[in-house]
Amino acid sequence: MVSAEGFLHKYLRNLVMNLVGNESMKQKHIPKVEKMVCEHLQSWCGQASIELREAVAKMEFSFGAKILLSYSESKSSKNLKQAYADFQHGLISFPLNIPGTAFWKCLQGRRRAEEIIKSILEERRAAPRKRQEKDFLDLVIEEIKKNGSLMTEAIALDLLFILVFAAFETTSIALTLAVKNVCEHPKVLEELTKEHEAILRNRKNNESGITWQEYKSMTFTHTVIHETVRLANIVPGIFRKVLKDVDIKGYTIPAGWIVMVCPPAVHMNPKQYDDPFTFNPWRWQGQELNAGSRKFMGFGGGSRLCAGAEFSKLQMAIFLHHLVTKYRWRVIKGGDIIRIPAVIFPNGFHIQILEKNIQKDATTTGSRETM
Ligand code: HEM
Repeated sequence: MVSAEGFLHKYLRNLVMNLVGNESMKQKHIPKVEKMVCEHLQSWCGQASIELREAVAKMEFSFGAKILLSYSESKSSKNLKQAYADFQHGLISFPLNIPGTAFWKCLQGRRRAEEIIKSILEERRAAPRKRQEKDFLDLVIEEIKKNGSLMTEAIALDLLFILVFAAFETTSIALTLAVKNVCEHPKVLEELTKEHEAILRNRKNNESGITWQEYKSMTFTHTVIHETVRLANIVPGIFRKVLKDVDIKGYTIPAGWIVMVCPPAVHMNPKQYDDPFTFNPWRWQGQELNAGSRKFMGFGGGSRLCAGAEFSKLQMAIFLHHLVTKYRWRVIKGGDIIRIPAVIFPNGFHIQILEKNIQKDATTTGSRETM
């Protein structure tokens, strides 16, 4: 999809928007995301330490792989997540394809992931499901069967491969960084908690889950997410093909060239942002938070703007809602990030999560605590 052009790109984008567009989020995803978040937070709560980056990646992966392929790691003998981990590790690396290099591992990971997805696709085509709710794979197979459809098995595999990756990797980095930022800025936590407790107070039925209106009303949360994505620069380069010669300040960029746009150059520019290295969600207050603009490119921009931007924000907002209303947490260790240039946490980000009403553990003195 990333390299598709023209009509094919529009067609694939529409398919993806059916899965993660506003209507699907309103109708289908909110309760599912909420269930996933509640179950995971509950299972982490009370453990001595949780490595949040990996835990959130596992959560996002199992959720993404489920809505896309109905793939469940516990029920499958094939380790799709590991194949993606190998792919991700060498994604931006020196292209030296010999055994042992990061690039070689990346290609091997991609090949293994594609083989697993291909076998799932073939199994499903041979034995279509009848009773279960349709997943994205069912829709893709219906498209392949249609007369004159643009969808082929090769395009389907490519699309499914990239979507599984997009669905878990970026959001899990952003979510981990959001929690880290909130940890390090007590005033942000205070404001966030106020916003989410007010949502609970104003709810008519205490048993009901988050509604679309409530999600839309989380204005401060949206600024926290936006500011996290600005500073995170998760995708350090966005590529565009030059379609015709472009003259800029006396230089010509010839048609056919590939240009790399570098979002961090904008996001960290003091001419664009006051004190650009500081995490300050209030800088966005009162502004329309467009997913893509000349000033903000965390989700890219234009006709190729990230198709999952809203979906990923929804997941982060729901996670933060439950985290700040039900739990308190403290940092055990880690949290440093390095860029290779992908964002990684070399020592993880280890935290302990406890229910809010449980007495503070006496051993917490001196640690960074949120409550
Ligand atoms: C914090 C989370 C995310 C970040 C920072 C992010 C970032 C990006 C960026 C920078 C691009 C390139 C845009 C461009 O070329 O202008 C992109 C494209 C894309 N993303 Fe995301 N993404 C995130 C989450 C997701 C999720 C959850 C999904 C899917 C469920 C997704 C699906 C896609 C797709 C399909 C494209 C290709 C769009 C196209 O070519 O039309 N992304 N994303």
